[in-house]
Amino acid sequence: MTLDFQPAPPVSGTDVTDATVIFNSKAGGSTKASPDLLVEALYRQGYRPVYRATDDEADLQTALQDVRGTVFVAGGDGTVRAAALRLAGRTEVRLGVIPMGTANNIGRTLGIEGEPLDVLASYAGGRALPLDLGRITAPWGEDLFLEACGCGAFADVMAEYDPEGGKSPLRALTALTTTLGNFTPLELTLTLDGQPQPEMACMLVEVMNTQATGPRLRLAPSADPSDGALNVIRVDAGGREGLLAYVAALARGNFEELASVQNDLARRIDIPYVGQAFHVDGEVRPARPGGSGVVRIEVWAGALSVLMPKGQEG
Ligand SMILES: Nc1ncnc2c1ncn2[C@@H]1O[C@H](COP(=O)(O)OP(=O)(O)OP(=O)(O)O)[C@@H](O)[C@H]1O
Repeated sequence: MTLDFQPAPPVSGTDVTDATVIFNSKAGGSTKASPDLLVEALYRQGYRPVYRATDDEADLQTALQDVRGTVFVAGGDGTVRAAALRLAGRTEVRLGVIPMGTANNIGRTLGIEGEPLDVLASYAGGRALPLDLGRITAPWGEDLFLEACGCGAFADVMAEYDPEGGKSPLRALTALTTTLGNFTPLELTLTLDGQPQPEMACMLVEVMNTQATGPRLRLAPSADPSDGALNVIRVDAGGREGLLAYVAALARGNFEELASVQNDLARRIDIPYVGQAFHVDGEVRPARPGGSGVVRIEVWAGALSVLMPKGQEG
């Protein structure tokens, strides 16, 4: 057999040619490729690919149980997250993201963009990088997140916003900015890496691993999901700016630079819990009036190995 490409070198101890393909036919961009096309392209790169069909998220548990080598996940952020959470801590397995969704926050943050077959081709000769996750211990239980977790205006929008009604970034932006205009701030004293911060009336607290979350809301353009830290984005109600300023900054990609926005890097974040709603990636942990306690968020540095396109591993 003639190889068009050399497969990306493996994490030590894995078989370079093992590959598993997960394909979410429900993802927004699923017509751009098919499992057969991806399998064929991987075979031509020298892999021994296996396609594992999944009808929903729950099927991933079995599909990923005994995987080795590289798992190529074709889908939107929900699909990548579902696979990533099941591969957490299994750093001998590489995750190869093939963005095929509407927002593709994870792919965009990693610089993995383009048509599925072009993305696959870009991985030839690429290497794996560590990818962090966020870990939550909260009064509602334990959670992991890949993109972001937070409370305030965006979590409240998520609680109200019906994603199945359409994932239009414009619709989400309108919902968020409208909520920012009317939201009653949360008076919160955060503790970052053990250091209590001055109390702030917060419109929004977002602990970000990726640069964007939800329908492509780029709240932390400087976030690096491989840096072993999380970006804590807070919008101070005291310096609340006009709605247009927030919309323009999100569009321009400089949200962190607004005067009312504070961005801190931390590895452990304690947020007082007063029963407010939180979101964990695209899931909502609804408000529990009367609730109390602390929501602790910690970075799980290098929880995953993610395959990067050649030349982008730095
Ligand atoms: N492996 C899978 N196979 C089938 N369905 C899946 C799989 N993983 C996740 N799903 C479900 O498919 C739905 C849509 O997935 P996803 O969010 O990836 O696509 P999208 O909505 O197009 O993307 P984005 O989140 O980027 O806008 C989600 O409800 C998710 O639970």
